[in-house]
Amino acid sequence: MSQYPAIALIGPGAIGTTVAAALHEAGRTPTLCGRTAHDSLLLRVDNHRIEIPGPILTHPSAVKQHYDLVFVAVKSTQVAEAAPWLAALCSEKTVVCVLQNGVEQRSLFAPYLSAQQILPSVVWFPAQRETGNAVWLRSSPRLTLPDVAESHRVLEALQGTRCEVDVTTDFTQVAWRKLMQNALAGLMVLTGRRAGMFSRIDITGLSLALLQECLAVARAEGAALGDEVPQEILAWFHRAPADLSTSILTDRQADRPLEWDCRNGVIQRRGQAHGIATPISDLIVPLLAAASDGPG
Ligand SMILES: NC(=O)C1=CN([C@@H]2O[C@H](COP(=O)(O)OP(=O)(O)OC[C@H]3O[C@@H](n4cnc5c(N)ncnc54)[C@H](OP(=O)(O)O)[C@@H]3O)[C@@H](O)[C@H]2O)C=CC1
Ligand SMILES: CC(C)(CO)C(=O)C(=O)O
Repeated sequence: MSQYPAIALIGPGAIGTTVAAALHEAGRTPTLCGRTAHDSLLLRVDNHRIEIPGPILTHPSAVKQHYDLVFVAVKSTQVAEAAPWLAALCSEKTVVCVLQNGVEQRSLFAPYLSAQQILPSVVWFPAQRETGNAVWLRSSPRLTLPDVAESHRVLEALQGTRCEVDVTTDFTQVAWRKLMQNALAGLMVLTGRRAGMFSRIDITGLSLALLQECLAVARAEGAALGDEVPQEILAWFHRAPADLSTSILTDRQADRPLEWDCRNGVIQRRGQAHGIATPISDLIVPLLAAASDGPG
């Protein structure tokens, strides 16, 4: 391996463009694999733009080598369609860092990769797609990885870039905390509103009740989260800019399939498995599923 790993990225959308820009600024431009052809990608950050040169490969037959590290930033609903990229880009030694929300990244990728190849992550930063190839990065990029040997390849790749990476010995706890944030953001799909909606007293009450049921499920799944976590997550939404969106609302507004199952369905499914009542998820999960998948 040369000084830095050879890197490819599948899914150059909001999160993929951000990570690609961080790598490009450091002279480590990844090979870009996407669905839609663009000449370049653009990241808007603060008052400037970072342009990441293409080409965006749009068919796995264009891949000519195996890579040390592959970032995957397609939606969880797009994994099966994107799987041929994995076959083209990966040897058995490739580390595949999954840049997705949810706590089920290992099982989602298990049909396509060995357990040693799959590296889950927690993606903390909001980024929004604008028109065409442009993305607006709305806070400093940060990832959390589990404390395993494979994480060193990501640390090495992103070292000294604008994308901060930390590792944790308690990944379950961190991943469930982020999942609770995402589960709450599901309410934004049902109202069609951005983060400002959480300033309402009635939405604050509903949010705390939803977060309490998420907390019970998270704890049953082994996440050591304290009683203060629901308030902390709600406080994050209260502090957020009123116009902050969430990726699942962006998909709803574009009438694309939603990540309802990995962000909200999982609370209901894992709750049922543990015998924990999840009345709010029982109401909102079918609504999110129907908004995503129809019919009608
Ligand atoms: N956006 C955010 O703020 C955050 C998102 N996340 C999570 O990160 C993950 C990615 O989300 P996000 O970046 O918002 O999603 P986007 O929809 O912005 O990006 C997905 C990208 O994958 C591309 N794609 C779709 N299918 C394929 C395929 N078969 N082969 C190659 N590329 C494909 C899409 O192409 P096309 O342009 O054609 O649609 C798009 O460029 C999700 O799990 C999300 O929940 C986590 C934290 C924050
Ligand atoms: C905005 C944020 C960080 C929290 O919901 C997110 O994860 C998303 O948009 O998917």
